[in-house]
Amino acid sequence: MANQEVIVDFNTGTALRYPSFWLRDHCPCSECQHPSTHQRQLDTFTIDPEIKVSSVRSTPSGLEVVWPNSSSRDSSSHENANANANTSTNTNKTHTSVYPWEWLETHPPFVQASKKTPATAAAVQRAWTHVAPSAAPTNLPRVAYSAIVDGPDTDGLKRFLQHIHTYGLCFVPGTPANPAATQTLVERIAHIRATHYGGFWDFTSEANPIDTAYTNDPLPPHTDTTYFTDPAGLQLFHLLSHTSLQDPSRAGQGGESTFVDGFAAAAHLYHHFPDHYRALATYPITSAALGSPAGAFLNTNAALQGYPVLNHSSPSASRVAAPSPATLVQIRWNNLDRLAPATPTFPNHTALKAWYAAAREWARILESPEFLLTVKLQPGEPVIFDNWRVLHGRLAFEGKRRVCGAYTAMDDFSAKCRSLAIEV
Ligand SMILES: C[N+](C)(C)CCCC[C@H](N)C(=O)O
Ligand SMILES: O=C(O)CCC(=O)C(=O)O
Repeated sequence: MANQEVIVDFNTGTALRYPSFWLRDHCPCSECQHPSTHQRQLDTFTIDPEIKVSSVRSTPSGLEVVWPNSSSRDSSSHENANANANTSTNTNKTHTSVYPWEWLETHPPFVQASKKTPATAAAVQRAWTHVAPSAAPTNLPRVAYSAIVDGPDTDGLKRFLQHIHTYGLCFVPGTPANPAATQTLVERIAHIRATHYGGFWDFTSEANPIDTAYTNDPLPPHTDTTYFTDPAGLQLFHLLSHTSLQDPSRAGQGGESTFVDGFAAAAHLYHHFPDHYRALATYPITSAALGSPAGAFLNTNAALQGYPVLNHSSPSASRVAAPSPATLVQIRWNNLDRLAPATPTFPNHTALKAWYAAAREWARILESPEFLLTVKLQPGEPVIFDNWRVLHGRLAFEGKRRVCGAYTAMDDFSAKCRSLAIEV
């Protein structure tokens, strides 16, 4: 013990430091932590800020710490504090905490990572780049509708979710080519995320569109809802029909879908143009649903300045490590929806020029044959993809083209994965 810290040597070459106050605040006993909800019952702010351990002992199950008496109160007694000012639990008895060794070693409070701290990068995700157009989507991940929806067990659903997490997209052959079956498929994962576009959508090109998606124009690779604090997590498209206007018995022309693994494209940018990667990871941009029915310029970003194109998880190590593909968790890119920000975002002309140079290279990479996957969707084979990772777009088309689909929230997808023991 040294200056209010407990130092534990794990005989692995690692000695980790635990401030006494931090240890007391994380006591796992059933008095300090609710036995079934595991929520903190201990009122952190009744712990003596200068608390010191009375004694520590190494035991087979973990580090045992004895605390001095009156070292804390539980939140319930804290709430009654006014009622009986002098009454509080633990006043006259010491408190003992036992911290399991595994927990201690995997929860270091300070940045020096213990050898057992889980990798900061998201679970391994396999990046895909160019796929021979002739082969797509046969060699892209697919799980049959019946295995997902009708399966007697969850094996098909688990494969479906695992593919979405690992590859960022999955095709679903054998889906009845109708909105109801498509909605059932989405709801096997999570409830549909409603937006200003509605809940489950079924759309074609139309006059007075509120978004270029409702035209027959080409759309460059982009992610959706970049103007939300929490962009849509998954997006599903099911092309129900595409016929010629002149002769409905003939197929319509064009309208191929495009997809890019944004994580693979970002890794390419990082390795070949590190300055561009840093610019897209640093400067926030703002965007809006410019024609939304909810009132033009719909932007609900919590951050006034918006968010960078490349967004990273912020493990404690990130204070020392620059953003890199290892901690990239979300891509926000829709150059059609980008706005001149109401709140200045660039410190100077140099930074603004650097951002545009980076965006130019990023847009070039996304459209390059190495990264752009072009697939003509078919009725009966919808595709679902991770809208935080996979960019999507569309080639121009002629004729009447009907697509249905929906969004889900990313947290709902992740929660479903975890409920099925899929590591995300
Ligand atoms: C709803 N549906 C997918 C058909 C159209 C959505 C348009 C999304 C628009 N590009 C944006 O990022 O807001
Ligand atoms: O029509 C399509 O295939 C894609 C439309 C699109 O990109 C979108 O809705 O964001």
